[in-house]
Amino acid sequence: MDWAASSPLVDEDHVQQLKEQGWFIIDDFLPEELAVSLRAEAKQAYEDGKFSQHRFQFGSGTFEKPSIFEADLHDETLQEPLASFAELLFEESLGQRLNHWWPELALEEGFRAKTLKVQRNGGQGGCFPCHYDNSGPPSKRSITCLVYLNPDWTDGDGGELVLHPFLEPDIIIAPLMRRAVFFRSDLILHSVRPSSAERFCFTLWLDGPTNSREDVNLTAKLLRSELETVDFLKRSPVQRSVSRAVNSELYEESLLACMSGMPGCDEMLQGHRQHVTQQLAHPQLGPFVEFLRSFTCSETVRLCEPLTADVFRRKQDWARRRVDFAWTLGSNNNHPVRSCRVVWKFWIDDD
Ligand SMILES: O=C(O)CCC(=O)C(=O)O
Ligand SMILES: [Fe+2]
Repeated sequence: MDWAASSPLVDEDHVQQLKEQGWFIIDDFLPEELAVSLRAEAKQAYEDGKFSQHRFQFGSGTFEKPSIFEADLHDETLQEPLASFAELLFEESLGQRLNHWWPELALEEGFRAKTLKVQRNGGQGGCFPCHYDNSGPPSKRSITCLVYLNPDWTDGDGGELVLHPFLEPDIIIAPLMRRAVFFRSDLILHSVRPSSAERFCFTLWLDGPTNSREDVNLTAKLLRSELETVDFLKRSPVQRSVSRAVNSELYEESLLACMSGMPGCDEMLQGHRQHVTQQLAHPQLGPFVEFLRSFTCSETVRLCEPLTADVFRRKQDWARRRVDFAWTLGSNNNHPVRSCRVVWKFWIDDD
């Protein structure tokens, strides 16, 4: 297995993107042959009953996510049927490479500092609602690396990963064969659209020092310096404390798409709404959240074909220019101009 050969693909430019925007994509991350054999191995293991229904925690309850099945490679009984994936769990080159270009990441070594899950989406609308992979302590997840294994994906199959960088345009990413998406686990809110086709991927999470006090606590001082704080929150995991209230419609829509009619859905919706109502009613936090909401923009960048570096950069520049424009409108005289709330809806499929 030549996974190590993939790691050098992570270069200085990618890490620069990780620093500036919290995510990057590499389209030819795995050699073709390796991707084909990983997919076959995952499919076989699923057919042999090695995957379990995805479960997750909300409040004090545990719930099942419809159509999502996964295999966690920390389970030793899975390391033989999913041997090629197990190798990836014990491989250090990727974390070392990221550390090389960004030493402050200080990703930990050893298999205990990693999690690798293989995922099968059964294609009956399976999806993920908005979430951070690291939603706060005690999680130590620092970097998420998702790799997609779907040679036949076509537009209309759904199952796109959607990144929701804080107060910036959504990035819609097709789950294409050999495509790797890297992002900061504690910084990038994301969701997965309902898939109507069977879909395979695996995720590697790399642990590091996260959730320092500054990453977790929204202080009164931050609330006072409104405009600088908007800029700060885009780059800081402390955004998580207001993410639900700022993006409340997005959370609701994605929760309903994923869980409608399932056990736990009503409780989750209720829990979400209660949290948002409480924040909005808070004397300092409420107005600040409203202020942040005046910056949200609902345009999107769609990455559905394999990207050449050139096209990718143009799309990014485009998105950034739009956001700058929204900024000028939204922050006139240091006061949010609510009537100018910038809400564009259009797609840039074709260049
Ligand atoms: O299936 C995907 O594309 C992403 C899954 C995900 O977000 C997760 O497992 O945390
Ligand atoms: Fe996730």
